[in-house]
Amino acid sequence: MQRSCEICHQTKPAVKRPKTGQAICKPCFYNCIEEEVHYTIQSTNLFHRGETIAIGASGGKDSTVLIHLLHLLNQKYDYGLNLHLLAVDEGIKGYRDDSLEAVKRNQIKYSLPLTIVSYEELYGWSMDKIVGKIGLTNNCTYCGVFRRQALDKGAKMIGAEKIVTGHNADDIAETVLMNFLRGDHFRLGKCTEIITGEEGNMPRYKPLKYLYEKEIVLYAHFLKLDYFSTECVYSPNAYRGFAREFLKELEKVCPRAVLDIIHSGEMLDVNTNPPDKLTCQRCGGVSSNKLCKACLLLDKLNE
Ligand SMILES: Nc1ncnc2c1ncn2[C@@H]1O[C@H](COP(=O)(O)OP(=O)(O)OP(=O)(O)O)[C@@H](O)[C@H]1O
Repeated sequence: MQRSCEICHQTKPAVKRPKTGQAICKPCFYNCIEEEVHYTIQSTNLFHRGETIAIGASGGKDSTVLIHLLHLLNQKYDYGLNLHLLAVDEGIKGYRDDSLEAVKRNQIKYSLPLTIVSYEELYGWSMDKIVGKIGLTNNCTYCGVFRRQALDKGAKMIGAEKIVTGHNADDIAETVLMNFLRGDHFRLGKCTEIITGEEGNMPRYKPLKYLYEKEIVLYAHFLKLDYFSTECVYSPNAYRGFAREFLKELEKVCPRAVLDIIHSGEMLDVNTNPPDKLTCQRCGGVSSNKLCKACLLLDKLNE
């Protein structure tokens, strides 16, 4: 490790940045992370003064760092945003109940309003009940589809213009790999965009899309942020797990690999014509068929 921080040349370095390999002190590390996210927000014109932003708050490290950074940058650079925490309670005992406690503590710490919507309330089914009925096959599909719609519904209740999520650079690079391996050209063309879901009525924004997961963990650890770090008790997404392992191996050899994969995805010119957009005849949500995926899955559960 260097004798002095490679940025300020004054204090002893405390960390070797996973993204750049620079040996830097803690204050310079914080500054790099904060300025990088500020740059991403400014250069992509992500927000506008007066907007209400629903922050998808799961209680995990990424969304906790997202809350911390947006709260800090909103004050420091006077973005003029109304920040609102939005948590979805999927109804998973021993997982989401604990992480929601972290969200509630952060609501108090940052003095931000919090809205919690639950699968039980919205659909009459918690994930615990769903797994009780269908077992551990396909349960992640239910959870993903319901969460997407629950976030939309919660954001509408709040009166938010947009939802921001804590997806980081590793998440996006993994998604590029997965879509490529699956030959899913529609998703491949879309998945690196900082704004997705504009074709629906509640777009998703990803201000952390260039932050490395390792740096998010370090930032949260150094600043002693309050988050919950256990994996979901139900089976993880095996396909994503494979892409994740591959990316981690690649990163050991070449730390830039994560960013390089994102940039490759950004440069791809693939057919991204969306399927025709319809309105679900039952719930009014966005759909590419007569009934949206959430309603179809609910029908299966209620059979
Ligand atoms: N139950 C939830 N309630 C609200 N937002 C959620 C929820 N689950 C996920 N999100 C949003 O989607 C993002 C990506 O979720 P994912 O399930 O990939 O978790 P993750 O990468 O472990 O993120 P985190 O560390 O924030 O939990 C989160 O950062 C958060 O913004």
